[in-house]
Amino acid sequence: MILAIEGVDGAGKNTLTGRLVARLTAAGRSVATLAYPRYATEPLGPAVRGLLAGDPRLAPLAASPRASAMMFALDRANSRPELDALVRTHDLMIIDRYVASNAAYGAARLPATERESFPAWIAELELGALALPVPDLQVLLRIPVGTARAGTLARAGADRGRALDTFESDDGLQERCARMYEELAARSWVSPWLVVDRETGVDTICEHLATR
Ligand SMILES: Cc1cn([C@H]2C[C@H](O)[C@@H](COP(=O)(O)O)O2)c(=O)[nH]c1=O
Repeated sequence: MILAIEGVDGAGKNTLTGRLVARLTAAGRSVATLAYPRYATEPLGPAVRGLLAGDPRLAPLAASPRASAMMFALDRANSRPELDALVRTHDLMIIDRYVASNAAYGAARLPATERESFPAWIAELELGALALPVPDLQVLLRIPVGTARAGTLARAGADRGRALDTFESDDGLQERCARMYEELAARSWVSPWLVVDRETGVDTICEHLATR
């Protein structure tokens, strides 16, 4: 089973994933994790990092929401052998950001007229043409954008003063992205969604998994 954790930058997806893994492992389930983008994996990880960091050589790519989304999608497509093997050998595969990140952020970067049709384009590209597996459950970690912003700043500070990337530093993008996530969850985009908060997220997810 594939469970994808989604949310705006600084929402706390990494912390939620860690707690979830600890709880489920203690309950005897075999759990694997992956996180996208895979910054450390050639050939696309470093390019995605450069794109987000504002590398001038990648500016024409970064300026296009569709070209940027294609980079994230190809990074995932390249991970297929690893992803498939982990899914095959574990009860549960938890993925920190998956295809819905591309749908939400890409749509949030586009003019309003192109926003509505963008998630369908991502689904066709990633789940259709690139044949990535459909997640069984998508979890939206909902948090006020202001609180998420504090999380992003704290994380950047802890990482020896790393500058915020171009997506993290764009408050308008984060607001639009939060709205896109709400829409995707409300219409069960590509599979069922569960909306959780930081405090009760682990309990809510475990209760949900127990009913499946
Ligand atoms: C995985 C992924 C991330 N993103 C964005 C969300 C984040 O702002 C940024 C980096 O993700 P991260 O902060 O989780 O490392 O990339 C996409 O736009 N599409 C994707 O498919």
